[in-house]
Amino acid sequence: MKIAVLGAGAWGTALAVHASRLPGRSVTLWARDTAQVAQMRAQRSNARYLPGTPLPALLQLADGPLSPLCADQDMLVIATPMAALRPMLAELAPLGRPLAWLCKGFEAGGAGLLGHEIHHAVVGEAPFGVLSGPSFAQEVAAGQPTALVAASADAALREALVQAFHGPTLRVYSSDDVPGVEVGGAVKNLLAIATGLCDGLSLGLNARAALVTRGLAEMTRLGLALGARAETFMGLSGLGDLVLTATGDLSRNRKVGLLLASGLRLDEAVASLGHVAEGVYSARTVVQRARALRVEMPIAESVLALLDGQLQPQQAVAALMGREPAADGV
Ligand SMILES: NC(=O)c1ccc[n+]([C@@H]2O[C@H](COP(=O)([O-])OP(=O)(O)OC[C@H]3O[C@@H](n4cnc5c(N)ncnc54)[C@H](O)[C@@H]3O)[C@@H](O)[C@H]2O)c1
Ligand SMILES: O=P(O)(O)OC[C@H](O)CO
Repeated sequence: MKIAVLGAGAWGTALAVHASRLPGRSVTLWARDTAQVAQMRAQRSNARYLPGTPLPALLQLADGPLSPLCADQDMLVIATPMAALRPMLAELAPLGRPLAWLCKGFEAGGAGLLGHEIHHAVVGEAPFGVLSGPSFAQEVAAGQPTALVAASADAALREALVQAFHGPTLRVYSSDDVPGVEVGGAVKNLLAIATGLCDGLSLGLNARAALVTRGLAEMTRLGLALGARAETFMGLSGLGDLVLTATGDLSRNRKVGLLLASGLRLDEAVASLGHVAEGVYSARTVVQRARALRVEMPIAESVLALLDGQLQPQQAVAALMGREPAADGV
């Protein structure tokens, strides 16, 4: 099976490394930055985005135009941040190859679309897949046990995505609830900023558990309004990824919250990461779409006010704790 992973950040590199260790897969990792590919070729490592992981000898590296590389692949995986999904789809869809992406977020600006909505707008009705679930790149690269979800409305695409990446250290489950999988992957990023803030302010484990639980309720409400099924939010791409990202110190989104709590400005926090934290770019969209759908998302509202500088860290917490009692009890 020929697989091209298009984007050589932390996650694209880790998945490509993982797949290239599996029998029967021929894997190419593509980066747009020629200098980065030269460095990876020379040192057989991705020094900028995934230092410390040797690139297996069988993993092929590529840069340059996408069409010649992608025309005969059995699976194309877009591994860029959300911001690049639209142009990547526009370039790749005409090739007619099986296509999936792994970015988690809402598109910043415009209508604030999820990946499947961007695909519908740019490509139309062709099949596509989404890979999501609780997965820190470093752990996958190290061969530590991980479970993902391959989501697609198309059974053949789903199965191809499972076949591409399923192996002894990485289980790939499948789902046909694309909106549910995408909402979970996008909203957990904001919630991880909130729990990072909570932990950075030393508010305690009770407060963090409350944020995770109430956050899951917010995520589910938004998902249902966007056509998802409730049970998806209790699975890997919902609760699973929320627990990982909200509590795991490898999370970049959680780090943003921790850094804001320590007194850094947002631009300083983002600059110090060196990687994308999608929650920063999705927060406004989540809130706007929730308001338009009349979905109550107080944690997301507080995260946005914090990121916008309208609330200081302590005020963001006070805004949440000072709300009226809620009757739903979940
Ligand atoms: N890192 C993880 O553990 C992890 C796990 C699961 C999902 N994700 C998601 O995967 C996506 C990518 O995350 P990452 O960790 O690899 O990010 P990263 O910050 O480590 O790297 C981003 C990469 O995308 C490249 N890029 C940016 N714009 C591009 C464009 N227009 N065309 C081509 N390449 C472009 C950058 O050069 C860089 O190589 C995000 O949406 C993230 O939420 C990350
Ligand atoms: O580091 P984060 O916060 O972008 O999270 C990475 C993955 O999405 C965790 O599943």
